Amino acid sequence: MEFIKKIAIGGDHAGFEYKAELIKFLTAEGYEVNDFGPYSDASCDYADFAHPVASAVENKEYTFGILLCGSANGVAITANKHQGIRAGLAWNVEVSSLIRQHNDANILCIPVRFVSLEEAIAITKVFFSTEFEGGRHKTRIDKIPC
Ligand SMILES: O=C(CO)[C@H](O)[C@H](O)[C@H](O)COP(=O)(O)O
Repeated sequence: MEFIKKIAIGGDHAGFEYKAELIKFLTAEGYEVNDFGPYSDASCDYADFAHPVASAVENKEYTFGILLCGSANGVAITANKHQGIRAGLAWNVEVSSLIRQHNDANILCIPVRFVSLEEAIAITKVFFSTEFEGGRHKTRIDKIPC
């Protein structure tokens, strides 16, 4: 059986609807997905959800994370405070592929107010089907921690 990636997903109120759709899509694809919230579209603070997702990936309970907010900047800034987290912001499939190939991103951040649901699904699909290239990019990501 193919290795099933465990995915932690979260965001804020802006990402609530897309989160539900991405969970449906990923579950149907055979991934194990855990919803870290929020659990309604009531206004909330992205850091309350991005930190737990980042911690879960950082401590290797989950292979990858997905974070969704309006511009994806709040969740990306928060997640990248964690050692061992490389949260990449992707607004199209090309960038989604590059954050895996070049940056070995382990958290995908999608700006839901700037992409359609179809685009968000395509971005997610590409992220999980693209491998890190290593080589010169490994040298570079090794220099990131401070
Ligand atoms: O964190 C963000 C930007 O850095 C996200 O886009 C949020 O979803 C956005 O700020 C939420 O804005 P709202 O006016 O409170 O809905």
